[in-house]
Amino acid sequence: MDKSPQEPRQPAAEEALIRAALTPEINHRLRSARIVARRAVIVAEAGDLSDAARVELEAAITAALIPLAEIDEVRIALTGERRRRRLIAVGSGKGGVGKSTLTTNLAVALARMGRKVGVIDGDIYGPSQPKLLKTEGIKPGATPDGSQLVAIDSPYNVKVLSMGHIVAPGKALAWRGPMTGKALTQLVDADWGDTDLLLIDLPPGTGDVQLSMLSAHRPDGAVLVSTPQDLALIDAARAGQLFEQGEVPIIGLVENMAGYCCPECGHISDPFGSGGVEKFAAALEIPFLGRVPLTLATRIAGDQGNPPAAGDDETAAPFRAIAEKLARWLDTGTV
Ligand SMILES: Nc1ncnc2c1ncn2[C@@H]1O[C@H](COP(=O)(O)OP(=O)(O)OP(=O)(O)O)[C@@H](O)[C@H]1O
Repeated sequence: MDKSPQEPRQPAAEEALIRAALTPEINHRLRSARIVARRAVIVAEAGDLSDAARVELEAAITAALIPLAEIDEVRIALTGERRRRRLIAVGSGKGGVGKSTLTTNLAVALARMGRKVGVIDGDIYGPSQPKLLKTEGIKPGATPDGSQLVAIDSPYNVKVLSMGHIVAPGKALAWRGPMTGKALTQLVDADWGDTDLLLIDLPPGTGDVQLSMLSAHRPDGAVLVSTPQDLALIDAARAGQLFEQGEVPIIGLVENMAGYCCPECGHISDPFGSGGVEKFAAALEIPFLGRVPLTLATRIAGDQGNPPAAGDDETAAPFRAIAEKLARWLDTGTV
């Protein structure tokens, strides 16, 4: 290739020359491009990229520009702080109201909408995400320097990490508060790749794990789940207070297990009452995010690690609708 000295170029012409050699994806990131004394000086936006992706981007720019006759050397500055990953907590006061099921299905629905999502199973004592996201028995790897766990890829385009992937079942039961806090930090600070949204499936209640999570990794917002029973609602209100004290905005309240549709006769009954959560949300001035009916299909799908939100039948629809509200909140700050 001829590398003989060239006539001085105008900045616009230099930029055009550089842009012509780069792919559209890289051009999209370019903030400035100059050639100074046969050296290309590139500024590119990389705030959303993982460390590995930043290295790849630099290599791709260099490989594209070095063959140009006008360029002997390439200098690249990548701008943008690594964008902070957004954390959304999914909580309930009472156990067994479907918090884990909701977390899994919101994550799957958001991934299908193009978001890069991960799930942290914060239920250190009773992890359920390995089963729900079909990753049971998989052990997470570690980064080459051994300092971080590497999140596991589930079959649903959602990354996941749970204590259930790390310790033998039942082992964490003997752990005390500080150990659970450390364990959760290990999960949050893992290598999540290009994931930019993490949903944390919190254990029920207002105990150590919730408190340590709020103080160490203040979530950007919280989704509360309740069944329509009064008792569950009272506990949901307590969980809401915990978030408010921790200055975590409550995104809204979801009603789960409302309206059981009998698969035999189609009759709809309301084993836990109906509409209670929506009224309750209105009274507390918390947005109501939607209602997920109690269906046998949802329960069976959960047990088999086939999240309903990965499909397109009527059991997927409520999760998709709630995920759309959550996505709107993430983008605009309002549902
Ligand atoms: N809408 C629903 N329809 C049918 N079954 C459901 C529904 N939501 C949750 N379940 C079932 O109820 C059980 C409890 O759900 P899940 O584990 O999601 O609740 P949780 O609030 O996370 O519980 P825990 O307090 O143990 O963390 C599971 O067997 C799940 O499959």
